[in-house]
Amino acid sequence: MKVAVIGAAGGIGQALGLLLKLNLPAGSQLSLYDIAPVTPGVAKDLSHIPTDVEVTGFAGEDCSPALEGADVVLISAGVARKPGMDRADLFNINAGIIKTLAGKVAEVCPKALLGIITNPVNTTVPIAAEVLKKAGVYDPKRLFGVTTLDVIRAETFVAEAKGKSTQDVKVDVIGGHSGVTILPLLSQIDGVSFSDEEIASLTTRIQNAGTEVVEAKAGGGSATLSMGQAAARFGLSLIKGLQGEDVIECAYVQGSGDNADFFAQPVKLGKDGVETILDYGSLSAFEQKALDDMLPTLKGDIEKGVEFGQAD
Ligand SMILES: NC(=O)C1=CN([C@@H]2O[C@H](COP(=O)(O)OP(=O)(O)OC[C@H]3O[C@@H](n4cnc5c(N)ncnc54)[C@H](O)[C@@H]3O)[C@@H](O)[C@H]2O)C=CC1
Ligand SMILES: O=C([O-])CC(=O)C(=O)O
Repeated sequence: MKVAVIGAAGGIGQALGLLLKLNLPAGSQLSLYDIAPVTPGVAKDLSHIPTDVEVTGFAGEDCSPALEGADVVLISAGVARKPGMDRADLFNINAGIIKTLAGKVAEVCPKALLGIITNPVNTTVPIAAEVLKKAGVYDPKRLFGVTTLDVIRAETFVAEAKGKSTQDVKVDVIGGHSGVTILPLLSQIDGVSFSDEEIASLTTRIQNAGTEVVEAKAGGGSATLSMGQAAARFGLSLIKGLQGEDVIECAYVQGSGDNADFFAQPVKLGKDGVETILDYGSLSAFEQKALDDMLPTLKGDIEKGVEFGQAD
């Protein structure tokens, strides 16, 4: 299996590269690309860790050599938030970066599973879809917005609040990846109950957890280490699916369109990427209202991406 990380010299990219070097199956190849000239050095550094994963690094204007033969491509290239910004403020720079990189994926490794980390995810994923469509290679089963960080945060915060081991708490998070579009399904967690106040405050904390990190880093960026872990978990799940294992993750995918054209929910992964988009079960009245309320925002984010992706 070959995994390409694009944006590999950044905060997320370096953490993700390390975790993949440590955890990819023996015999895998890890290919790192970033415009930053340090990237071959990041690869060299990782290559001294004794695991059976071969690491190569590429810098410069063209990511093609890094993408050749890739089974999975994870993109975290772009700019991150500073205090006072929301994710939509990243659109002006990141939309163009994703458009270019998705074009390269379409050209060099059109069959790869493509996971997009770069914000605003609600919008960058539809941009990539339009670029892949224009190139005639779009397969909705192979394109993912990575929302795993919302899941691991929800699991961590619920475990803390309820005095449980994080290993015993599983939470699905649906919708999108910004503010009110992040909807953790707390009503469905086995073996825990919450007061209405707890539901409201935990939901708000999970929705604002990215901002919590941005503010604590005080201008030094956004979540990188937790996101590195989240992206590694998701990337390794994609690989397990490709290898024929049954694995379920929440991800932002194009599905039935019942809620919105792109929507995060649990998906079963397999040899072709998404095997089945799973039903997210019944919602509490609180969750149903939150879902109804978020949809105009989510649909607006998607529309912006479709328009940008379609424009010449
Ligand atoms: N999906 C999610 O849950 C999360 C998404 N993010 C997003 O991930 C992105 C990256 O965040 P960080 O790694 O913290 O930022 P960073 O600034 O540390 O790293 C970004 C890297 O992208 C590189 N880059 C910029 N343009 C490029 C291009 N055209 N081709 C290749 N590489 C390019 C830069 O050289 C830099 O090394 C941001 O957009 C951030 O908002 C961050 C946290 C969570
Ligand atoms: O908040 C940000 O800008 C980065 C991000 O997406 C997150 O941490 O969830």
